[in-house]
Amino acid sequence: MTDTAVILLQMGGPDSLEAVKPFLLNLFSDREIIKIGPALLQPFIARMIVRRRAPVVAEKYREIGGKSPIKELTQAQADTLATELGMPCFVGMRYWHPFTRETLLRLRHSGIKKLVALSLYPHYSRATSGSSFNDLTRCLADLDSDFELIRIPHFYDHPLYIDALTEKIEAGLASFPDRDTVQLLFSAHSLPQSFIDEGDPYLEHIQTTVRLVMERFEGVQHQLAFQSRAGPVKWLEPSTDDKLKELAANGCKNLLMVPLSFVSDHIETLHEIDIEYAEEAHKMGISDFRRIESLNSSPTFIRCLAELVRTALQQNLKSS
Ligand SMILES: C=CC1=C(C)c2cc3[nH]c(cc4nc(cc5[nH]c(cc1n2)c(C)c5CCC(=O)O)C(CCC(=O)O)=C4C)c(C)c3C=C
Ligand SMILES: [Fe+2]
Ligand SMILES: [Fe+2]
Repeated sequence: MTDTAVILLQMGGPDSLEAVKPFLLNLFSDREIIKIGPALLQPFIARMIVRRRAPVVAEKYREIGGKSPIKELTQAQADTLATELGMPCFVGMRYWHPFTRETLLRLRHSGIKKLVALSLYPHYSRATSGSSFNDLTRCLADLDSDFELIRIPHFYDHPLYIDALTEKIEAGLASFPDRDTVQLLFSAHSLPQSFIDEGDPYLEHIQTTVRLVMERFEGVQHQLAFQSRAGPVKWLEPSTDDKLKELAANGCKNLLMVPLSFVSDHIETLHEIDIEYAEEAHKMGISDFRRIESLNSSPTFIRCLAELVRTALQQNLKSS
């Protein structure tokens, strides 16, 4: 029995329509992802925001099957990775079950001594990976756990991650009748500009991924834009909405969307891109609008995760 295990950190998503409200409340109560007013007032303001937002968001989850698929897809990634590594792999979510705390409780008397925490956000941000790692550290302290912790905070430039994206883009391009006419639109999750101004590396990580991928697609036209704003501050620009308008105005007919920042399907691929942007794009004259498949349990992507874990463990051995 190995004394080492992996915990995959992810955002989590509602696993039923009833879960939408408490999931959103957990998210809007986290001052690492969003600061609303003074700390003492945040729980009240969060409740007000969620009361308004929940019905709209619940309708979107209803249209994609009544829940987020993120729990099942992340569990499948963990199971496939466990087989690849020959080591137990667990899932720890930030805003919905299985919460990181619940997973750590399960591991308490398991004989596991070393825990590799791998954030499934490829690009580091304080709002996402930062919040997940801080949550993990707090839970370990609360539960008085003494695991040796090894962190893997990002993998935006890992050659196998770039390979995995390249494979999906190749397949996407090959699905068009004439691939030479296709434009790529990389769509990353947006982030308030203030994070970047305060030194968050997220934007630089995203730009590096795009550059490394495009080294494999010389001559293919591409753009980068940012989707899924969630509040009235200044977010990263250009927005995916605006970029679609600009592309349509310039005569683009065939478009392949390449969502970044997520490694599995969830509301922002299945609803925002596949339903909302697809409808807008068609109305604007982009007649062939497609999206690459999400990485989910792509064999190359799982090999990437396995390599990240092996390398982190080797480095840990060397430094101890
Ligand atoms: C409130 C501010 C938000 C910031 C900042 C933010 C950044 C951010 N989020 C992801 C990845 C995901 N976000 C998801 C859902 C989601 N995100 C926010 C808010 C912020 N995200 C909300 C309110 C929601 C819920 C849906 C909605 O109300 O629109 C998810 C999906 C979960 C699921 O359905 O499975 C992911 C994944 C990244 C990568 C990121 C910044 C780098
Ligand atoms: Fe988000
Ligand atoms: Fe979002």
